[in-house]
Amino acid sequence: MRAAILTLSDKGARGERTDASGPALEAFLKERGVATVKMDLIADEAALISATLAAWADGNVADLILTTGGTGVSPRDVTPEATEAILDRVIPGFGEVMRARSLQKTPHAMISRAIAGIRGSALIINLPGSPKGAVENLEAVWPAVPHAVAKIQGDPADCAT
Ligand SMILES: Nc1nc2c(c(=O)[nH]1)N[C@H]1C(S)=C(S)[C@@H](COP(=O)(O)OP(=O)(O)OC[C@H]3O[C@@H](n4cnc5c(N)ncnc54)[C@H](O)[C@@H]3O)O[C@H]1N2
Ligand SMILES: O=P(O)(O)OP(=O)(O)O
Repeated sequence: MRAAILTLSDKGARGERTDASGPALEAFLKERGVATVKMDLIADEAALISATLAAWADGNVADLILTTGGTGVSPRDVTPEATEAILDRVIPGFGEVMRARSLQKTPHAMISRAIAGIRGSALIINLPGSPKGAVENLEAVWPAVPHAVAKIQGDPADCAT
């Protein structure tokens, strides 16, 4: 599995904050044997986010595309809308599990509007902006990620065991 990470942060794009979330996710993936083949940081601009995600998915840059940041309710938080605009299919269960599991860590988990879904052969997952929140949310859905990627890419094997 190849992964790509897109950090959404106005402060990061202005050079006012060092991105800790992208590297934290890269480390999480590396520990699980997944190579991060592309990383970028852009501002919370919906059109730019949609265009970047679509280009990465359509260019077969990665099998798994993670975003971090901009999932909340601040005026500039537009990641879920920008993601949904370019998805072929939404996978509601990922958001449901991320919020359910994260509520055991913080009541603020319910503020994240993160979604996940499929474009072409790529699985795209939104994660919150803080390094801790991003890793906790990815950890919550990780047990289903390799199987989801295999199925998205046409694995015909029976799921039942
Ligand atoms: N399992 C968890 N789930 C959630 C957490 C959590 O700690 N654990 N936090 C919750 C909170 S609080 C919010 S609000 C929501 C939505 O978060 P956003 O996606 O909107 O996150 P941002 O506003 O973009 O960032 C929040 C905060 O994190 C720091 N930050 C952001 N980006 C970076 C970065 N690239 N590098 C370092 N630090 C970053 C910064 O202090 C921001 O103010 O999610 C809940 N879910
Ligand atoms: O600058 P950002 O986009 O990282 O947002 P926040 O102000 O929520 O940290």
